[in-house]
Order: sequence, then structure tokens, then C-alpha cells
Amino acid sequence: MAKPISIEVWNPNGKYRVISTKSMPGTRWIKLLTDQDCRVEICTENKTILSVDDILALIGDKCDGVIGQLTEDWGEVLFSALRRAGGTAFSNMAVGYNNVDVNAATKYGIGVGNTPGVLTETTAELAASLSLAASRRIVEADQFMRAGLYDGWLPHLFVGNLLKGQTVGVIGAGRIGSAYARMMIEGFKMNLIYYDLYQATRLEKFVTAYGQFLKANGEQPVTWKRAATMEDVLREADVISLHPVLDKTTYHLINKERLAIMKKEAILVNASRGPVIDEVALVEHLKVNPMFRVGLDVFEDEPYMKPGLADQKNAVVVPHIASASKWTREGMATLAALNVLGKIKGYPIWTDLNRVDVFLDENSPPPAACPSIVNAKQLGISASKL
Ligand SMILES: NC(=O)C1=CN([C@@H]2O[C@H](COP(=O)(O)OP(=O)(O)OC[C@H]3O[C@@H](n4cnc5c(N)ncnc54)[C@H](O)[C@@H]3O)[C@@H](O)[C@H]2O)C=CC1
Ligand SMILES: O=C(O)C(=O)CO
Repeated sequence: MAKPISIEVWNPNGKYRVISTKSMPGTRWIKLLTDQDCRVEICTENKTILSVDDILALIGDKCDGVIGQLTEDWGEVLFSALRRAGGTAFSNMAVGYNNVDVNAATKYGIGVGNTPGVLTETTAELAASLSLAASRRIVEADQFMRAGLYDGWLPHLFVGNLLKGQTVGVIGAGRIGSAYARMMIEGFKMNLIYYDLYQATRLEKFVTAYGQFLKANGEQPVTWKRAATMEDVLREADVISLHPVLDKTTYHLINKERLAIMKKEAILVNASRGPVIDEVALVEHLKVNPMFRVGLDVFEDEPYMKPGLADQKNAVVVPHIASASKWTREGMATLAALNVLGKIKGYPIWTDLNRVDVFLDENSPPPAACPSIVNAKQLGISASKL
């Protein structure tokens, strides 16, 4: 028999049993569910990553919906078990859902929710922080100070790269990539080169207008270019930030050959998913190119780093915290809960992902809609008219 899993229960007499595999920030998400007749069970097991067996034990033989985490493996086994337990709803507490087999969920009639929009600016801010930390060698300099090694100003001490007037490269200019690009352009007056499968029209318009504004004020205008190939970005940019989804087209997008065409003093930032970079190739590249720097929020074998990465002074590494602002994490919990609630209640799907804020307003009830269900079309969920 499977080992019992420790849980905390809210509204024990609720009609719909909803599980959250982790405690999530804020309490609004719990209230939204309990107010709508849900019994909420939150896993309190002292274990960072739950296994498939742990989650099977949580689902049990009656479960209407689950809020899960990006560290969990949501595939055939879990979706078939959820279906057998009477469930129709799942949401990742994340915008990325590369940990979810959407086809398996669809096969069992289960909606797969995610949390776009609420983490765009927070994640872009962390990518910008990593860009600055890497370009100005903040972590190395901090460690030097704490080690008591500073004995006076020197002309060569921790010389880094100036961003102003340089070129920022964005690979994957979707919500987060575009927000990051704007920060680097507005903040540091960098020129933009980007690569995406689709044209980033709003971003292009913004850079054009900002360039005109600068020119009218007697400053050097910023420029933009949509690259025909990713290699063009890698060759031209001084700072490159990766923001695509992780799928088979982006796995090891940055490999040994592509690292070799980047500038020797370039800065590479990754706040998307670890496997977008071949991390073994990256470690080798960092070793032989000391002026090349990286800022990494995500890792190929998360939570582990590939051997040698931790020894590289030209790498700034943080533990997948790009979406970790209070507002964002509470908002992610709210959107995930409303995806599950909406699917259980048979609500339509929200259609304007640029307006997820309406779900986050503490002072008014959220719309009767699922904020974001990625397989809504396959499941025949209608669009909200709100
Ligand atoms: N480190 C962290 O904590 C966080 C990581 N993320 C990651 O960031 C990703 C992007 O999030 P959003 O910007 O909201 O998604 P989005 O869907 O708005 O943007 C992704 C962009 O990638 C582009 N793309 C897809 N395949 C590509 C390819 N082969 N080459 C170039 N571009 C390609 C798409 O066309 C799209 O414009 C998420 O899927 C997630 O994996 C998101 C939030 C936080
Ligand atoms: O939302 C995501 O995809 C994340 O990585 C969480 O920060």
C-alpha cells in the first residue's frame, strides 16, 4: 500500500475535491476555491519534488482537479489516474508546461491550465538583473569584498562591459522576451536584434517610436532588426537573452557550434528552460573564453548543475527564481486555481491574455471563465464573451 501523504484541508465538506501538490503563496486562491464549494487539500509533505507515486497517492480514488508544479512529471500515468478518480481539470502553477504531456491530458478529457501574463515583467526583470550582474561582474566583486581582498581602487579592478549603445539580442520575442527587450532598450539605450518564428510587431513599433523620441531630443536613436536566422543574432549581439518555449525545436538551441560564433566578450542569459542550452558545451566554452559571461536561472538537469559550472567565475547562477516576486507568485496561484475551478464548473475560456489582470483584482470577483487552458480548442471549450 502506498505511504500516506500529509495534507492540510480547507472546507472539508466541499463538494469538489481539489488538490494542490504544493503550498502556494497567498490565500486568495484558497478562498476562491472554497467559496465555490471546493474542498481544498494542500500537500504538506516535506519533500521538494513529488514523484509520480506521491501524486498518485494524493489523487486517490476521488479527485476533481489538481494544481501541480513544473517539477512534476504529468503524463499518461497521472492523467489516467486523475480521470479514473473523476477529475477533469489540471493546472500547472507556471506558464511553461514542458513537464506536461498535453496529448495524454486531452485523451482523458482533462484541461491543462497555465499562468501566462502575470509573470511576464517579473521574469523579464530577473533576466535584466542577470544581464547586469554578468556584464558588471557583480557576484565576483561581491565575493571579493566579503573575502576581505579589497585594498583600494585600481584601474583594472573588475572591469566589465558597458551596455549603452551595444546590441541586445533576444531569441524568442514573445511576452517575456519582448518585455526584457523593452527594459534593455529603455533602460540602457541598446539596439535590438531578435529572432522568433513570428514577427514581434508591437515590439518593433515600440523601438521605432522610442528611437524617434530619442532623435527628437538630440540623442542617438535606438534601432531594431528582425534576424532571418538565429545565427545572425548570435554573431551580432553583445548581450543575448533566451526566452523561447522548450520543445523539440528549442532543445539545445545553444550548442557548441553556436557558442563558437558568438562574440568572445558576449553575455548569454537564460531564464527560459535549462535544456535550451547544451550545458556541457557551455561549461567548456566558459573555461576557454574567460571574457564570455553567462547569467543562468535554469539548468539542464535542474536542480543540478553540470560538472564544472559552479567553478566558473564567469557564470552567475540563481535557482530558478525568475518569477519569484510576491505579486507574481500570488497571481500564479490565483490563475492556476481559477483554471481548475473554471474547468470543473464548465466555464468558457478567457480569450485576451493581455488582460489577465481582471482575475487578480482582490476587490472584485473574477470573471466566470478559465484564464488559460492550453488544450481548450481540442476539448471544445467555448470562448468567453465577457
Ligand atoms: N525561469 C522562469 O522562472 C520562467 C521561465 N519561463 C519560460 O519562458 C517561456 C516563455 O514564456 P512567455 O514569454 O510567456 O511565452 P510566449 O509564448 O509569449 O513566448 C515564447 C516565444 O518563443 C517563440 N518560439 C517558439 N519556438 C521558437 C524557436 N524554435 N525559435 C525561436 N523562437 C521560438 C514563440 O514564437 C514565442 O514568441 C515559458 O515557456 C517558460 O518555459 C517563463 C516564466 C518564468
Ligand atoms: O512559469 C514558469 O514557466 C516558470 O518557470 C515559473 O517561474
